[in-house]
Amino acid sequence: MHRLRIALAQFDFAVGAVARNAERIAAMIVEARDLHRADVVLFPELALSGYPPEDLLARPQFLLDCEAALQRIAEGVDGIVAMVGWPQSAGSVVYNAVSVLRGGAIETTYRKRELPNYAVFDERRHFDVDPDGGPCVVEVNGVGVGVMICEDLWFPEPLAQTVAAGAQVVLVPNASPFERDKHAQRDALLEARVRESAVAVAYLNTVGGQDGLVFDGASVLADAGGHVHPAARAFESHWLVADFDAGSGAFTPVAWPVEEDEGRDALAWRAIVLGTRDYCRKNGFDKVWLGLSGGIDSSVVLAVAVDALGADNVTAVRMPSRYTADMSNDLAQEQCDALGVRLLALTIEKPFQGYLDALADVFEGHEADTTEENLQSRTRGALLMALSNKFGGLVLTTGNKSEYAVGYATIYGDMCGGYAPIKDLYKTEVFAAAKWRNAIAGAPVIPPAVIARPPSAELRANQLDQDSLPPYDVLDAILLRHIDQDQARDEIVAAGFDATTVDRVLRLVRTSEWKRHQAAPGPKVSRRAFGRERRYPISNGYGG
Ligand SMILES: Nc1ncnc2c1ncn2[C@@H]1O[C@H](COP(=O)(O)OP(=O)(O)OC[C@H]2O[C@@H]([n+]3cccc(C(=O)O)c3)[C@H](O)[C@@H]2O)[C@@H](O)[C@H]1O
Ligand SMILES: Nc1ncnc2c1ncn2[C@@H]1O[C@H](COP(=O)(O)OP(=O)(O)OP(=O)(O)O)[C@@H](O)[C@H]1O
Ligand SMILES: NC(=O)CC[C@H](N)C(=O)O
Repeated sequence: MHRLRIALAQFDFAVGAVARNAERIAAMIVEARDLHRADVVLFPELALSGYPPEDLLARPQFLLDCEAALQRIAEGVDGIVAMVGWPQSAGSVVYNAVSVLRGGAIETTYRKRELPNYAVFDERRHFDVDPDGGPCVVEVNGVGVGVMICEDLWFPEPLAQTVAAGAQVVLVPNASPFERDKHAQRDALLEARVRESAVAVAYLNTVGGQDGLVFDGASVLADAGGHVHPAARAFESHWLVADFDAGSGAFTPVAWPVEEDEGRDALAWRAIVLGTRDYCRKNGFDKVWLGLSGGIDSSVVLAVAVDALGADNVTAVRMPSRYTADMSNDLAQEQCDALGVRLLALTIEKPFQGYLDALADVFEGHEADTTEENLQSRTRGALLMALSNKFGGLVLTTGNKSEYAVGYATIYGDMCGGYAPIKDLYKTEVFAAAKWRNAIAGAPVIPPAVIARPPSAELRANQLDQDSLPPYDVLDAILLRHIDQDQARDEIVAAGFDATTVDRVLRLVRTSEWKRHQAAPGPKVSRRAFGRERRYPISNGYGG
């Protein structure tokens, strides 16, 4: 018999929850065998520990717990072959491993050969490559089944060696975080690898939000002949089942919900929603609070929060000051009515005046400036945190990537909060996201007037963002080149941007590094997100 049924577990395995993950994996192995009639079941990269376990891997007891849990899982495996990812310690080193479990025992263990150590990845900090390690191929139903791990596929040699060792189909567990255009990148990678090696590949990606990362799933099958099947539905947990025919080298999907919307805005929105939902869920919050101003940022964050948690779990707080336009209050009300969200109104006038009174003597003779502006912002932050303290629930903070880039936000003010859903969207992308979200809704979820009005912090009379910053289309274009594409100052100027503006923007980016170090985490959707992917020194003498 040269047919094989493969079950891929596109599920979320929580980081650090070893005992819980082990129980689920053991139950899923039984489910794959009894419900899906699978011959082989594959789990994502490091499913047992969750990905990325980071410095949990430096704790000897954590590694011992993983080993004991894997042993327990193995003992229960019967009538199916299971491939489970876990961190394997061997003396003083740790391997990113997949064990093949069969007949109640660990049959063999594969150790990852290519350890990613760029962008968000730190694998060389935690793992070693086994100098004696090689490919891993086992026989199931007379079919040579190879296994490799994630980054291994991004290089030609591991796959070529696995094929040379007798693999007719190669299973690849992944923990590949979402970023815009990653789907196309993965499809192209699979096409290239299959063209080189003429072997069928089943690519399983984990799914779920983990702090600043969102794993999108979107698992894929590629036939030996080069055909890449449509990706599985992204950002959702599924069993994915397919039959592999060793004669033709082709897969026939049996249960494979297919992704239907590969649009850039659609994927980014869903990444942000899942990131927000999972951050709340994994940290014990079922409710969120946010300050709703009638501006675009908080309006988009409200729509994200409702998509992530449901309207009943979201409370918006309107906190007008003497500078808040009536239109702002009306638009906040209009959006909450449309979404069915509870809206609290807390005026900040009294506490703000209280601060001014308290400082009056000390500030005597000094002109009002950003100090007073920031006090309003901090008053709002204090009120939101008080609501969170008293009633539970997490405060969502509303800053976008343009603001974080240039420090256009008040530390301990509008930056206060536990999670920042739109942190990795430039302001121009926030507008695009709002338009996309409205376009797929029957009625607008973000009032069109919010999208149409010019951005304003409303911290002094007649204030507009554009008084302090270059127009957002110019600012974002410079930031994209500088941050996401690492372009030098002269390159950006040579591309046609005004030199004085470029210098100012780059200086603001440099001098606001400290704010980003204190900022809440938020989901990565771009090629270069702030946080673990861009680790700049705060005290930094490099001007270029
Ligand atoms: N390197 C460094 N390391 C550690 N701390 C540093 C620091 N440099 C300054 N600081 C500290 O930071 C303070 C300045 O930062 P910060 O207090 O944030 O104040 P700052 O950055 O001066 O002002 C906030 C800006 O955000 C704008 N904005 C835009 C949109 C919305 C909102 C809003 O609030 O709703 C605000 C607002 O118009 C203003 O331009 C300094 O007084 C100093 O204490
Ligand atoms: N009147 C207000 N009521 C409640 N929250 C407010 C108010 N004004 C500001 N905030 C909070 O402070 C945040 C920062 O203000 P900011 O002006 O940067 O964002 P925005 O108003 O949502 O969008 P825009 O910048 O386009 O006006 C808001 O997103 C909101 O959470
Ligand atoms: N976990 C990994 O090895 C991930 C690395 C890989 N290049 C990706 O993002 O898909």
